[in-house]
Amino acid sequence: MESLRLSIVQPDDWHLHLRDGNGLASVAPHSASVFKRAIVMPNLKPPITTLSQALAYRERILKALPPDSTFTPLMTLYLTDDTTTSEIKLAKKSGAVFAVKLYPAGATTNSQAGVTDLFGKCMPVLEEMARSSLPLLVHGEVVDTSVDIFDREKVFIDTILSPLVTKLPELKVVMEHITTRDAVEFVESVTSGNVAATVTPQHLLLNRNAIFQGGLQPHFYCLPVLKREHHRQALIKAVTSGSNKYFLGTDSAPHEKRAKEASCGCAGIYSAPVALPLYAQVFEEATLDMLEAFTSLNGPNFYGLPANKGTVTLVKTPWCVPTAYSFESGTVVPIFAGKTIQWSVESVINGEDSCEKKNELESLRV
Ligand SMILES: NC(=O)N[C@@H](CC(=O)O)C(=O)O
Ligand SMILES: [Zn+2]
Ligand SMILES: [Zn+2]
Repeated sequence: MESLRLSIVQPDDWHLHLRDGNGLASVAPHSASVFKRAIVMPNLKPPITTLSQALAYRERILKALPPDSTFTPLMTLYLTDDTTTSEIKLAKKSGAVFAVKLYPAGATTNSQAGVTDLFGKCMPVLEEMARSSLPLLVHGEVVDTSVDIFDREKVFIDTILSPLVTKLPELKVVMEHITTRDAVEFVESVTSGNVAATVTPQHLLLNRNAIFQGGLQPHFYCLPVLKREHHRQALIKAVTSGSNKYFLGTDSAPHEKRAKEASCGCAGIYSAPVALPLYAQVFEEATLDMLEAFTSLNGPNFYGLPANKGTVTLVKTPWCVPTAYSFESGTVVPIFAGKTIQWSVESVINGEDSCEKKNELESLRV
């Protein structure tokens, strides 16, 4: 019998951690072999808080790619209490920075330098972002340790996000890696079209039982932490509904194996090499017809960018996920390591030749 095949416009990853140094060189090719563009997260040590840091990081990413790659990193700035409106203006003018990321201080990996008081410290910057149409990307969890970890997204919506959208409705906001029905309801409730959300493969495929199934599973630990089954069902319904407010953001977040399998393990799931097949699996159970809008059309539409010209073909052919990939001075374990998954990427046809890409880069340098 012929395998089930599906060709879609080449996708982008609207939430990706590429890290830096030799870690960058090992993970970047995994994303670049499937995705055309990615919104690159700025939570390095030290964080990417200025345009000049973002441009230097962009150069390091381009150097880490295979020579024939046409992958385009879309850079972001890390918002702090001290970010200035002039930095925002410069970033927008550069054409290389596509968003600004809000990490509430202490919420997740490398967020120590994040924002301590959004309304008290950041309003002029947020107003400038609204004026220059630069989206705010949010890690939507409160950091108050007295709030139950499973409620931190909902409390963030109630105390920060909802008031922010009321104060500044013109600001474009992406709620990153949403995990709850509450987040879906919030995104649906905003009618301006200025609020959207990314959804990861793990939050669509797993509920919180996965973290404890047969023993503690560090490779299923990320932030926001996996939630109850009814929240997962709400996410599936949202992404397969045909709404243009949801798009692909893997949150692929590599940490060395020994940093995950430790007495105090890091948060973050590495999914870049398997993400697209995993999304196909989720959509197949509902409707594959809605996959392309989620993976390839809604994101560019929200960011005001053209859809890609290339095509990716997925095929329903099972393959076994490698147990590890080399990373930094050790290895990184991907989600579903050693397990067989049902879909694979058969081919990628790039819609652009490398000459076109070269010109684009040269024009960005001047
Ligand atoms: N998602 C995670 O659990 N970790 C991310 C940070 C983030 O996206 O919150 C990381 O950088 O490791
Ligand atoms: Zn996050
Ligand atoms: Zn992330």
